[in-house]
Amino acid sequence: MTSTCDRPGTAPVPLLPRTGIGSDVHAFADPGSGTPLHLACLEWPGETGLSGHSDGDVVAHACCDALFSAAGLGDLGSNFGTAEPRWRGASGTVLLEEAARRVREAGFEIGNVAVQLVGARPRVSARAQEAAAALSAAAGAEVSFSATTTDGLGFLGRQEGLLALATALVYPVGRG
Ligand SMILES: Nc1ccn([C@@H]2O[C@H](COP(=O)(O)O)[C@@H](O)[C@H]2O)c(=O)n1
Ligand SMILES: C[C@@]1(CO)OP(=O)(O)OP(=O)(O)OC[C@H]1O
Repeated sequence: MTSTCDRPGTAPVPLLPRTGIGSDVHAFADPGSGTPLHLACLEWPGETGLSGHSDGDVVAHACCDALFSAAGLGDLGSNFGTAEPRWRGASGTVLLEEAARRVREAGFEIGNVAVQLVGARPRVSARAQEAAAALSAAAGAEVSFSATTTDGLGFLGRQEGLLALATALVYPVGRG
């Protein structure tokens, strides 16, 4: 994998930053199951949780996906396979910390990540800054967090689950 645009007969251009994209969807668990909701590396008391092999944190997962995409390291599933017991119940914080570590281990630094939650509940605006801070702490880089709804349309409007979309910017770290 190269990050330069070397053309024959020309001087190599500086190593370029790279962008990535990620997304994740999880269905809500049965409201009677008592599954807690973990979202954006935070707990949301009194809200219905998301089902999944891990804690189902779609916001953290989308950030991981975007980071792996930017660094050319595959995606969430290829890095944190559901066949691996160590990821069962894993928190979004643990997965995002590990994703950021793998990106850095691959020779990149993280510029920033932007993630948007799409869904009607929970209402997150009152905790948006707290969420951004928790995500940023896990990534060790700036993560911006926003939210929107689908105006009642589709599976998200029917509150069957939640979607998160993310982009990431990474840049190669020069060696020596
Ligand atoms: N789960 C959500 C979704 C949205 N918000 C806030 O509501 C604002 C309006 O949402 P739209 O669907 O009209 O984009 C949005 O800007 C968010 O601040 C929220 O708190 N929780
Ligand atoms: C996160 C992993 C691993 O626990 O499982 P899930 O919690 O089901 O989440 P998903 O978005 O399906 O990504 C696959 C796996 O990497």
